[in-house]
Amino acid sequence: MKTPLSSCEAAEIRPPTVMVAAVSLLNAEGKVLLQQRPEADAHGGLWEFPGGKLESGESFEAALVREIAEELDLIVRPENLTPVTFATGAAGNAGRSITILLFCCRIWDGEPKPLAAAQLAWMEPAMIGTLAMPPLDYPLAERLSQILQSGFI
Ligand SMILES: Nc1nc2c([nH]c(=O)n2[C@@H]2O[C@H](COP(=O)(O)OP(=O)(O)OP(=O)(O)O)[C@@H](O)[C@H]2O)c(=O)[nH]1
Repeated sequence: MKTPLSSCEAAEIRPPTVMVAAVSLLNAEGKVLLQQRPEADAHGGLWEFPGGKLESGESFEAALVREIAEELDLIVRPENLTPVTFATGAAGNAGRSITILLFCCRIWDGEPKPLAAAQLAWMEPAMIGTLAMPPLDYPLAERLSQILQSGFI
């Protein structure tokens, strides 16, 4: 009879997936806010959708509300977050995978400030893919642009 794996052994065989919530903040001109990661960080100098990793037990929406306050000094509400798409891939070289869920948000309180970023930029959706970005942000940006063009969200 097989001995059941302890949670520790199972974790060694299958490393946890990094779960990330990201948002495309859309302004009245239809432009999307991107932020550039500081040079010293992982993926330094690359542009990304604002957001970050989920903390233990946190929902994607709760993580975004927290991350957007921390990174941009903006208040977003969960009811104003619309799911758009997701992307999955490898995270770093530790054998972990990463899943990023992208939401869209048109309503928030405050003016965005680059509290955690080197700089911020409002971009036409179709131009986001011309920026230097981490790998998963490219499919997110492409799908976002398609969905916005379709008028579906
Ligand atoms: N946006 C994005 N992030 C990625 C990709 N691949 C990948 O490993 N990541 C990693 O996913 C994490 C995103 O969460 P985050 O922005 O909160 O990470 P962080 O290191 O700034 O926050 P932390 O200080 O809380 O660790 C980063 O460590 C980033 O390097 C990708 O393709 N796109």
